[in-house]
Amino acid sequence: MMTNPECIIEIESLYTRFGNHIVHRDINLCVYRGEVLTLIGGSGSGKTTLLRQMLGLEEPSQGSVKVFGGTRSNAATNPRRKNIHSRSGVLFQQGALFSALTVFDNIALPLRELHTLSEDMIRDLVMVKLNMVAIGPEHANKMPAALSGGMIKRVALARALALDPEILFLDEPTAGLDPELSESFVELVLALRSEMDLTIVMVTHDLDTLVALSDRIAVLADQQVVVIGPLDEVYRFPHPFINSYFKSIRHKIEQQNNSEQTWKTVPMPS
Ligand SMILES: Nc1ncnc2c1ncn2[C@@H]1O[C@H](COP(=O)(O)OP(=O)(O)OP(=O)(O)O)[C@@H](O)[C@H]1O
Repeated sequence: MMTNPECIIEIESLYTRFGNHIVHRDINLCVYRGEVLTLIGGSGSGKTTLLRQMLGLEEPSQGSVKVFGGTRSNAATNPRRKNIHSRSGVLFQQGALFSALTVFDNIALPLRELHTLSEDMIRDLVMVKLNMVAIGPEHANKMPAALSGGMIKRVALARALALDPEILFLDEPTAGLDPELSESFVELVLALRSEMDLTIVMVTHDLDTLVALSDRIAVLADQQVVVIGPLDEVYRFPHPFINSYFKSIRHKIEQQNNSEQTWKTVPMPS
């Protein structure tokens, strides 16, 4: 008998207001353990804000965000919050790496913050993570400025995975990468996902990335999640944003199961 999948993140009756501006109105959402859930929506629809709320970096105006069954909202003094923090990794679109630190020190940072590991152990763990993201040890002492865009993303991913998180948050993971680099980054995420049993929550504007990675897609529009489900269901849902978003690739979605089609990124409708 199938058991109900576990909600590793559970959002209930969530409202977000900035002054008179309502961004989210009664959002209810469950992120299942082991899935890749992608948030899409027009500019200003509240994707990043929702991601930051799941990370505990912002509080909703009303409602709750439960991660691993507990709320993040109990301030930095709460050891439970610290525990949640160390069980999540995040790859931010901007400022992926500390520019004044070497590749090695960037990845070592979250490990050193634990204050429980010896430098020998940290060195071994950093090297394992570099290997996981296919960066050779010869790059460990380089500064971020000496790396290509693709390598920066990989090192940032290694840092996000430093503590072996259960949940990985990806904010525009392939933004700024050319299609080839983007594709190899997506392949890397897919490989690591099964290797590490990750649950992934992602925000992306890139259709290639969306199609390649997502198990389910949640569409934010009209301050709500208007639909959530697999691509096949979501792209058919009658909503102006969805019609416009998937318009240029609708025929490709229909061929998807039988082809190795290369997807093209289309501009986001506003
Ligand atoms: N700290 C804040 N103070 C006031 N308004 C904010 C704040 N943070 C976000 N907003 C507003 O909330 C709305 C949602 O912003 P958010 O960045 O979450 O949207 P988004 O869907 O991620 O947009 P984009 O795709 O353009 O990145 C926007 O109108 C934004 O201006």
